[in-house]
Amino acid sequence: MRASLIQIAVDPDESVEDRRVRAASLVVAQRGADLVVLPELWPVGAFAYTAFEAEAEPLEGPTHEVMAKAAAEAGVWLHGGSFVERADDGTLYNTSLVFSPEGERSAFYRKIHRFGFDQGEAVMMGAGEELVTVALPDTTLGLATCYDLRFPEQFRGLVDAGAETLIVAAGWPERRRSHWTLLAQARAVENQAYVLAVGTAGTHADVQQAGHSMVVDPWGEVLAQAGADEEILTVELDADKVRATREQFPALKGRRLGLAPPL
Ligand SMILES: O=C(O)CCC(=O)C(=O)O
Repeated sequence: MRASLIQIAVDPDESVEDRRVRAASLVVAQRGADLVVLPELWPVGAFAYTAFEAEAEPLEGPTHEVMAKAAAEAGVWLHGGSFVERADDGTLYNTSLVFSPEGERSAFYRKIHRFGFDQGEAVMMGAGEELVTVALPDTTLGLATCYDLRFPEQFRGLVDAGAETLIVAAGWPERRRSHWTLLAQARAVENQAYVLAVGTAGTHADVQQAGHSMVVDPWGEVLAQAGADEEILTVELDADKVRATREQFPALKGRRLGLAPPL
């Protein structure tokens, strides 16, 4: 299974509309891949809080339309990254979209852990409440977005729901790049799953992005890693490797749930 991770640059000198067109053409250029993944909030920028309201779209808005078409034109499974969704009740969400090679939406995922503590996304957006997996012919995807990477229980929940390939769409800042690489590897090792972690490049809202998108295999080996600039990583994944790793080193079966709390 061939996967392409598109580490697109988000820079303020490119309009959201132009970036949508460019992202779609980058997806179409991946024809021949099985799965293509874009990062978090690439239309507007993960830290462009002041633009969230103005750029919010309905679930089936312009980003949905452009990504659906690109998936069909490329004939690939597409994780179209995330965008600012305005739900029917007015709440904003950081929402990811997955499309089939026919351009049908297979799933959407609203980011569960909002970043920013008492500002930004954490106060401007609603929190997703549902774990989301997507069954592909060769593997099952488990979806996560950026800050979610810090919460291992979300990934365990995805694994319990059958996930074998964990997608982390991110807009991770450069200043915490060491956490990004460490946690992406940790999530792969502890869950014995592929991790496809795709971030953005460039600088927006004065926040330099880390880039360094990564593909980590179920043994924790980094199969590919991008640099800081816009780049596309293309990697061959072997879906059987997840099954084989879990069989040969069955640590997931050693979990002890429901332990008594300390007295
Ligand atoms: O957890 C981090 O250090 C970065 C998280 C983040 O930037 C986000 O979720 O948008």
